[in-house]
Amino acid sequence: MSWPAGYARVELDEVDSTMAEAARRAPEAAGPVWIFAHRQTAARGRRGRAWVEEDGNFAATLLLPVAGPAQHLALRSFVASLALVDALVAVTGRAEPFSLKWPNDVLLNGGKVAGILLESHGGRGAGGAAHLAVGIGVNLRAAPGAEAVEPGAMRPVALLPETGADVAPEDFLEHLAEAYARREAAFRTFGFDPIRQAWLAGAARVGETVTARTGTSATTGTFETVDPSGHLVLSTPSGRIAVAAADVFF
Ligand SMILES: O=C(O)CCCC[C@@H]1SC[C@@H]2NC(=O)N[C@@H]21
Repeated sequence: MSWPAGYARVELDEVDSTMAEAARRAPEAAGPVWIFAHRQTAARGRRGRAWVEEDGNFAATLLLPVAGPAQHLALRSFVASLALVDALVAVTGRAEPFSLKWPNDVLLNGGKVAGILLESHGGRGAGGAAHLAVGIGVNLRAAPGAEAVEPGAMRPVALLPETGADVAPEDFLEHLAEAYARREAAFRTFGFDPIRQAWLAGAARVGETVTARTGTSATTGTFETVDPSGHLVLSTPSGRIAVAAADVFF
């Protein structure tokens, strides 16, 4: 494996959360940096949930300086999902057990093996460059128990028991960093559409009935596509609806 040019790397034995570490480092970060930790004591997931990290699992945050329109920030979740699958395919030698769930979960044999959390830091105007923090957790060795997730959420699974692939987190980082750099370069050169097409090609449940839930509402419909803004498009009895942010239930 080779480490991607232009990306720095920080390795920590223990940290509260690599997202918190990214926030602390953002004001000083000049270029992209991977913040990798062997252990997190306060890992967080999407929508204010905790992220349960078993020993031997993977946790890192990529702190990425970003320019360009604010709407492009959220599209990095598709870039990161594709890079994650690339890395998982590289370490297992198998593509068929992996699929993608909007907006940015990676599934293995239909269970959730990895999650991504995006946070942004810094101003976007005259003075300040913005940073995006792309946090990635992968159940490499062990999955948390079903009680760690809310009712109806995907069952957590782990790479080792599901595939037999025994991958050290620091080795996984090398595959992921290389894959991310490649996907990020493609995004910057060719824009979102090829990323969107690749994501849709790997997506689970396209054409099937799904429910998108926010804190206050639930919309059930046929999962048609992801639009050029990265929104989930559902066809419902009252028409086509584009959902910007939600949790999806199958
Ligand atoms: O809820 C999700 O699916 C997203 C989980 C993201 C977990 C990762 S682990 C590395 C980084 N540090 C954190 O505290 N969270 C993210």
